[in-house]
Amino acid sequence: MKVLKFGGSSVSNSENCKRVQEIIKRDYANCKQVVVVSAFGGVTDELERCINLASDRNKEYENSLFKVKERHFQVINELNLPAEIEFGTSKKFDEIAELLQGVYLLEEISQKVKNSVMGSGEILSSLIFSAYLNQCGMNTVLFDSRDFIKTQNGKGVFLNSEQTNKNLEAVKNVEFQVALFPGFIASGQKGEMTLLGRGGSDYTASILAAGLKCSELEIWTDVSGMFTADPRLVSQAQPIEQMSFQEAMELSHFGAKVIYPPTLIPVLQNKINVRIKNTFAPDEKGTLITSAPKSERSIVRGLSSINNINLFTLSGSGMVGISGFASRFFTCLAQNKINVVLITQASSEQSMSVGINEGDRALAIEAVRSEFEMEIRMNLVNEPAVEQDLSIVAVVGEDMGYTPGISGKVFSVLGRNGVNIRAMAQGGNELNITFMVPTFDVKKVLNVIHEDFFISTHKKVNLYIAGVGNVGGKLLEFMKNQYDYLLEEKGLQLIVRAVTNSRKMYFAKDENMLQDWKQKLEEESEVANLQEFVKRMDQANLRNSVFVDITASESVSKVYQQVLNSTVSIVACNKIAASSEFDNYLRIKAAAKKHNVEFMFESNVGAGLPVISTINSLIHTGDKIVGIDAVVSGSLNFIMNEFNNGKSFVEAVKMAMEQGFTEPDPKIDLSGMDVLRKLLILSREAGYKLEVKDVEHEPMIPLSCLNGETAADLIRDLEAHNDHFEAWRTVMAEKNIRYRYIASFADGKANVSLKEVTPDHPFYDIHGKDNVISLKTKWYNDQPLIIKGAGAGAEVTASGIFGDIIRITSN
Ligand SMILES: NC(=O)C1=CN([C@@H]2O[C@H](COP(=O)(O)OP(=O)(O)OC[C@H]3O[C@@H](n4cnc5c(N)ncnc54)[C@H](OP(=O)(O)O)[C@@H]3O)[C@@H](O)[C@H]2O)C=CC1
Ligand SMILES: N[C@@H](CC=O)C(=O)O
Repeated sequence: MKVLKFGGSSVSNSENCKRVQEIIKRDYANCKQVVVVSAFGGVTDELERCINLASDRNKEYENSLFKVKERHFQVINELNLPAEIEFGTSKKFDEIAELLQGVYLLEEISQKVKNSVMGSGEILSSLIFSAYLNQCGMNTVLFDSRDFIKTQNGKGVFLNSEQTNKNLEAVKNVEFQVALFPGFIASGQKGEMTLLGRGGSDYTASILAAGLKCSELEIWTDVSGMFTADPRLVSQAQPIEQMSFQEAMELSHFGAKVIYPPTLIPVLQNKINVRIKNTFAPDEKGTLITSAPKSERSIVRGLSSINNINLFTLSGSGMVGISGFASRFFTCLAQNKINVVLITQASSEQSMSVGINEGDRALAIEAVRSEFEMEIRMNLVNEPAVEQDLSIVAVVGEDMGYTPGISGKVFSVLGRNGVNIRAMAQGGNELNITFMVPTFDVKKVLNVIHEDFFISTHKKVNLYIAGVGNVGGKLLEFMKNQYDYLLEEKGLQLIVRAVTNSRKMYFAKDENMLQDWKQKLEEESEVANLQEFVKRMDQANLRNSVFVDITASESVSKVYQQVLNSTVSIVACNKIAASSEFDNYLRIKAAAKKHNVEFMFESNVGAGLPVISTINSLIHTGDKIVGIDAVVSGSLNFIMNEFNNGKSFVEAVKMAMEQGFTEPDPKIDLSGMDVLRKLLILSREAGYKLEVKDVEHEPMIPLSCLNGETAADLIRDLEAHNDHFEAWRTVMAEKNIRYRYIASFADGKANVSLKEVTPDHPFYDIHGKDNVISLKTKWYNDQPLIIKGAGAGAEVTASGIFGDIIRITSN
């Protein structure tokens, strides 16, 4: 024999009653079933409203009751139930109306009347549903729970389990295939109706399962079991296949509202398995709650959270070493019926903090103030401090016990995502790790822990992109092409949340704009506003967020501090920040470190070549960079190669511009400024403190060519200086040399200038837009370490940026 309990949502209308009947039919021939039903969804609340209206002498209660009655009759009619059920139902509503009229006249509600009215929903639903099952040909007997389930009064209403179990013996003598019991209701010592409280119908089912020694209790609800986290907050949450009673109670206590923990006690004591099933998806496995659940692949069984929590702190130097403070504190809270959901005390004994519900805040302050009035007056104890807008998160799993590293992992992933933990506690049985965080962060917290502990199908990477020109456009194209591969192979889901250029910006509502960013930016955008962009990104507070700077804009580089303060990582190909004043470069790096996020700029030098990462890796492993010689301008190298091949200088410059090798402002390349910035970045990464003024710098072209405003001005001026460049051709031929624009650093001296190289020089043959970076180090002394390859162009640069994004988010 097994017990099936159907909640209000499962029997909220005739359609659902039919579903429930189908579920009962599945095992009808195989085993006897005890079915417990709640009132039709929402009816108990409506009945309670009617009582309150009546006691306020508000005639509206009649209307409300009429609507409840109509709902029941609609179900009776739709199910074509016999006239006697209509009659029984009508009679019950007359009784309720009579009770409510009494309340209306007396303006008073006795507990007895309240119970009788509120328990009527289950009496009605069980009457209707048992008739329906019989009509469907099922041998169904309707029992009145009040005849069996007995309560006794104490401080509240308690189950008299001895008497209840004795009464239930009688059920075994009755011939039935389905026994139907109304949930929630019971009777007291004098036979008066009593109610089993919150989660009452689950409790009825659990009491019956224990008393009738059933093999299993099935709780049918509107979700497919207990989930690894609330699916409304964590889209990747999955039903938990099996869990222990303790885990179920712990998760339910901390907000997973599938069951009400005390209702499990009778089944727990009798080792009866509980299965949570979904009435609306009956073939799904659901969750089995059992004493010895099989281990899941994750050591954590589930996560849950409760909002509207306050952190209430009592502190003061007068508390140290004096016994009795804690006892007075907790007694005072208990006497005022203030539920404490978390307790922490620092070992210095200077403070004690508890988590309480927001609704208890005022009462707690008043009660504790009055309890410690004298100590507060004598400055031994401070005024109670309360912090609002917090939530409690619980990480639950029996297997966490005695497994080192779990809390370390939880807290480090939160640290990486910039979440500040306000208080924490871990039960001695290590069944749960509980902590308080700002409510603003809860969704992020649940998601990052979920991603780290459960076999998540994927990790979401939230991208905010500034700059969608030559390189930015290519990056978005690459990401679109690699979307499926990264999702399937690396479990990374790239989500573009927002995009801006200097004119327009678009913030996705909830969609991923990777596919149609161009159209969105064209058709649905708003006027670009960088501050607003960063503000909205901060407000979205999404985990694994990355701000990608693919502009050449100084104003964008100026928002980095703000971005990092929002615990969002930065990937930049914009070189301005890393080559700005040394102190600013350090400040940005320090902010990233402080907020546990990344600032990555591999594409600043050599585009997609692994230059910065190589320097970092040498330094980390104990090497020292002693000298740098480099051709780090793809465009200048390309221009010189084209020039050597016979093109005029200006033609070569135009080609470099057309092919996207130059900066948005090509003067930055031709002046040597781009190379200077790169040398600063390389030497800084190599551990040297260098400023722009410390670099000897000769522009590649005459200064007079650099005075114009626009690219067209530059072209015009270069044409005017054609003779100057043609003279190079003559010198190169005569001396059998080539000109290369070289950045070098040695003995603390940095230089950027056009140099002559002979055919035996490693920089003589550098093809196309290639870069060569030659690093002389302690370990690479005789033969420098050489990194060589394409150093400009949208593709290689986009691949360098993409690489940084993947490195950050794969951590
Ligand atoms: N090209 C290459 O080979 C390499 C380039 N880089 C770096 O890549 C960056 C981009 O280069 P590239 O794509 O060629 O340049 P583009 O001119 O093609 O694109 C620049 C983008 O930045 C946008 N932008 C400019 N100012 C702002 C602002 N204040 N706020 C928001 N968006 C802004 C532009 O918008 P709008 O269109 O409205 O002006 C445009 O979308 C540069 O920093 C460059 O140094 C690095 C390595 C190699
Ligand atoms: N304009 C730059 C592009 C890469 O930084 C160059 O020419 O190298």
